[in-house]
Amino acid sequence: MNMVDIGAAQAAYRDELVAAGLLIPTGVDGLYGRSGVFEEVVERFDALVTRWGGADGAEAMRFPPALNRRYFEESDYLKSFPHLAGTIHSFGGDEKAHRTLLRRLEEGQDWTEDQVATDVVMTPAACYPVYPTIARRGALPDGGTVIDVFSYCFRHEPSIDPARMQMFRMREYIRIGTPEQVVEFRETWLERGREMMASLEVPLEIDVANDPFFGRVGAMLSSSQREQKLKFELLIPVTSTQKPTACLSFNYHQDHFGHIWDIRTADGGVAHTACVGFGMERVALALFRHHGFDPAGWPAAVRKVLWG
Ligand SMILES: Nc1ncnc2c1ncn2[C@@H]1O[C@H](COP(=O)(O)OP(=O)(O)OP(=O)(O)O)[C@@H](O)[C@H]1O
Ligand SMILES: [Zn+2]
Repeated sequence: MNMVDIGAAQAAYRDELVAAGLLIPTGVDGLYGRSGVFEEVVERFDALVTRWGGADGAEAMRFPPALNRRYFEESDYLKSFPHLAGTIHSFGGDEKAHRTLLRRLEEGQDWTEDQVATDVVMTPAACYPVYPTIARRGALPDGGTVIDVFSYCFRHEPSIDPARMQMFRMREYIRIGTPEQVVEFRETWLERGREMMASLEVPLEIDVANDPFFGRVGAMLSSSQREQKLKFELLIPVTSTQKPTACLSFNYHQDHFGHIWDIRTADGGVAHTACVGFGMERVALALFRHHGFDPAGWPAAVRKVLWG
């Protein structure tokens, strides 16, 4: 399949999902409502992740899908992914500016001139609020820590690919500790992720990957990330077998976040971090793709894994 065919296949599959009622269109590419059936699959998968991750004794934290703008600025996200970021702006003008806004709106012109940045930005990945939070507590305990998060995330990447949304949910486990603790966690999850997804009887492969760093410097960052094998993805065909979709990712940030927020291990070293991320909508879409649109008809073994 060439790129045109891949695009056509994505559009066709999106239409099928909409026709089946699983995705509810909003008129914006990558922004969908979902049906009750879709949500039930997300919930069952979320519970499955908890069963596989539970033994690690992770501390659960739930943040709203927005981030303190200061943390976002400190995180270096704008250096790497300015094209994906979503900032939250609000009207900051006086009454005269308000009249101008209404007139422009009426005339179908750009009305956003007096929108000013607020103190919050959209969360780009569920783990971002965790690092500054952990840093505030002071040095880590001996064994380091494991945190469990679940959040809507925003990325400005409108696409006809139903698996590439602008707002989607990410469950994550985040390991913070010594390099050894963190590397071991990622190894463990690479295996667990494979077994867990195999139990759902979907075809999968795990491969080295890179983040979509921006610009020419970004291209260098991408290849160095691949060379160092800092990111792996678990891929499942959703709209194309040739270009399977990243449904889980396994990221090793080395001391990037530890350094930014001065997170310290018990022995005073700069903490390393890693996270495993589960793309909830992508996993649901993969299950619908391989087992059909009606979960009642899914293979008994898969139903048992999800519904018990
Ligand atoms: N635009 C999106 N729509 C839906 N799910 C997404 C999207 N981007 C990422 N995810 C999910 O969140 C998980 C963690 O995010 P991560 O930044 O690692 O994505 P990614 O692997 O870089 O995705 P991709 O390479 O497809 O852009 C991914 O494994 C994926 O399942
Ligand atoms: Zn993460």
